[in-house]
Amino acid sequence: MTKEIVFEHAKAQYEKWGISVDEAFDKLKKVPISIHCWQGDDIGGFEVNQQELSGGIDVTGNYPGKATTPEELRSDMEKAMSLIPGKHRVNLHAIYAETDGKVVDRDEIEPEHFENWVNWAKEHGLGLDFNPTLFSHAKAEDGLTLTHPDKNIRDFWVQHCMKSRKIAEYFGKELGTPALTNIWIPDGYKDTPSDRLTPRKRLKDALDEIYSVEIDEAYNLDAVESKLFGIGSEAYVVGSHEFYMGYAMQNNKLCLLDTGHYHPTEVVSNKLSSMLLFSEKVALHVSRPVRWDSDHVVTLDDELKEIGLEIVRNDALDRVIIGLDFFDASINRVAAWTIGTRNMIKSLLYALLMPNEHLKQLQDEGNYTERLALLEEFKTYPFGAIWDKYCEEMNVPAQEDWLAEVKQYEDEVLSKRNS
Ligand SMILES: C[C@H](O)[C@H](O)[C@@H](O)C(=O)CO
Ligand SMILES: [Mn+2]
Repeated sequence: MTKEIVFEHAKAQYEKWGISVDEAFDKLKKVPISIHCWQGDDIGGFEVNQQELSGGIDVTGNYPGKATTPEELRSDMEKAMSLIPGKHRVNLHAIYAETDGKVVDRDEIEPEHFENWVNWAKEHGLGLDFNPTLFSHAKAEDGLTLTHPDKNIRDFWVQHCMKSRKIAEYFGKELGTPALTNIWIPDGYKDTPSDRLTPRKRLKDALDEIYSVEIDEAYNLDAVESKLFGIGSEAYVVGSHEFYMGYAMQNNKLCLLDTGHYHPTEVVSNKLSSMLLFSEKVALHVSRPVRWDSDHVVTLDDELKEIGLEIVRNDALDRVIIGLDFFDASINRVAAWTIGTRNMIKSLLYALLMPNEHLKQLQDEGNYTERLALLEEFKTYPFGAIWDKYCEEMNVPAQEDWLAEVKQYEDEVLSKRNS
């Protein structure tokens, strides 16, 4: 059977449920995924005084060929994006500033330090997102930043976040698409705190100060990212889910839900419908926690499918800002991006190809037998043939064909690096 016949046969199976494959493709093409640059260099960044990774996160593995310059990182991302269907965005951290060999501390970063990134984004038709980096720095050594008891340290980080929003505004103005500025801080305590309230009051005050400068939402959107625990903050994290959800609701900010930042049995897919009832937009860091916030490469597991389904069922493809957040240094990093991003897109396509209206109706009718039966049977519908066709239409390799290109890039480029 030719590929075309396989596709037509698959298409007919979805069409018998009134599902239009063409419409699904049209919708999917318009969904940008914010691809995180930090998978490419193990969250190292390009600061002149580079510090060891801190903040209770960790990258394990030493697969050769990691990017050590902005040019290498951009070239690696280009390679990955050539294998991922669709037009997407790139998510930067402040540590990816380019300062021409000059020491520029975090409270001094300016849009000009990201000019190369903006020119590159323009060249490739990409949007950019941004994150202040409140870790891997001498002033974050004890794991406290915006909530530090020392006001000088708090002020330093407030200034860093304010500068970061200005950089994001610059991205938005230059690229014609608002940048998401996401604040995540590692602050917390290893052991049972004697005062949970004061650090949270400090965080609230710091955020109020950071956001006291209005920025047009046409250029910048603000998000806050919570966490349950980190390495060294096992007992208490200041920026918990409840804290940021309250703050975001009261101050018209976006809550960013990282799929690795909750209790191991708690899932983000189950939060989306509630969040979307009360907020216009919600942001995601799609990651894969394995027993903890391990940031494994995203696979097409049940939770990823469920996230895709919730976004589609809630008709929220333009209300959920999808970003990725994983970092695996034990495998080829270009492959890591390719696998994780393709899986995110697959989960959306999978969801777009479900008889969602019919399934909702079955639930309302109390027909749980048929609901379960169909949810299960659709798992073995010929989704692969539709995905392959989507890849073909988007001019990227289908199935595992992309792997040969990654291997070639490894032979010709990555293996020649000293990293
Ligand atoms: C690089 C980090 O993963 C990122 O800034 C943050 O989003 C996080 O998830 C920390 O656990
Ligand atoms: Mn995250």
